[in-house]
Amino acid sequence: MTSSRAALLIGKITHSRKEWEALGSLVSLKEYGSGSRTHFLEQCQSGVFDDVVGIYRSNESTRLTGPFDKELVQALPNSLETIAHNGAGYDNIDISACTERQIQVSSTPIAVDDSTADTAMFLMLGALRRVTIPFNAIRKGGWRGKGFQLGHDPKGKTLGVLGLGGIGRAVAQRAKGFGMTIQYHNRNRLTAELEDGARYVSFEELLKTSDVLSLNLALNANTRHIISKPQFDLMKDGVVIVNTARGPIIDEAALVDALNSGKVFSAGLDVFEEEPKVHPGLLENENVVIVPHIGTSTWETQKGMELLVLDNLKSGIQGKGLITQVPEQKQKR
Ligand SMILES: NC(=O)c1ccc[n+]([C@@H]2O[C@H](COP(=O)([O-])OP(=O)(O)OC[C@H]3O[C@@H](n4cnc5c(N)ncnc54)[C@H](O)[C@@H]3O)[C@@H](O)[C@H]2O)c1
Repeated sequence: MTSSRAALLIGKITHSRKEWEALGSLVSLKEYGSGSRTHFLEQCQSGVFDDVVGIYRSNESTRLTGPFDKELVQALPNSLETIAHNGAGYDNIDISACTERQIQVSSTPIAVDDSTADTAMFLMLGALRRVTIPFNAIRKGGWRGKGFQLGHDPKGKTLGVLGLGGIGRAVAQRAKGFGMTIQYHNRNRLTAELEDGARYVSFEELLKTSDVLSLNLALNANTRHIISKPQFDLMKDGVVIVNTARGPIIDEAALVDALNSGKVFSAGLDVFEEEPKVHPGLLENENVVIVPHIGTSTWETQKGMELLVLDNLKSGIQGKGLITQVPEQKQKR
């Protein structure tokens, strides 16, 4: 069936092609599977997307078109009403520019909570055990390795969560199972139900009193380098840092210094300031446990994210609003 309204997929859908094709009963389907930013902007100008009311912005999109910054958002067709983005973080989309143009944007929170929290626990346990030396040594025939040391138990330690949102709460829930006490800081205190026993403390107290600090807040202009030298200086000696949020939340150079000085016992990192580049000071330091941004890399979670994007897109196309619209736009309502 053809329609004068269309949905545009930028990049790929891997696990939910059938569900994408089913959208064809509502609108015609277009795909932008390869190209470049310049080519995409030319396509926008040429008018081939002039019937597009909804965009499915896949994980691949940034590689193809670059960020959805002001320039790109302004070039999008006038018909566009909805951008359904596949990812919990949406720092690669200029939300204000979208709001100005009355384009509603959704992301994929909730669907990512479990697998990202599992990754945080994996990194936290690995960092507490300083697992990198024995992990690398056994494969090289070196058994536990030169420099192997005892680690620490999570039990009895205080976990500080900066940003007790969906993922932060899933980390807290898991950490309680390991015998940790939970405290957190958000801009505003949560309800008792959402706190679920976690203690609300100021940012400064969180830094001063946590044994392990888990970063679980979104990246924006206010949170870039929210953890830098002055914040490391306030922390307990021997603190463990876990970052599964976004690399630029930590000033990486300051983290390298804090690791080298022994202020930080170890760090577990899934995200980096300039991915896919990793600061050499982190690569060289065996007290760092690193994985290459694999927080949501499971079959179950990838499928769940794709389905949530499609549900948002469908709901937007049908004029029913978005299921998981980004909070900045909800507050404007
Ligand atoms: N490693 C990965 O693969 C991966 C996967 C999913 C999400 N993420 C990242 O994790 C982040 C958190 O995801 P989420 O779904 O839990 O988001 P969320 O919106 O549910 O939670 C973020 C929390 O941070 C709090 N917050 C924001 N600014 C703050 C500040 N300045 N100080 C203190 N608290 C602040 C918010 O109030 C909120 O409670 C995402 O923005 C994304 O960048 C990474």
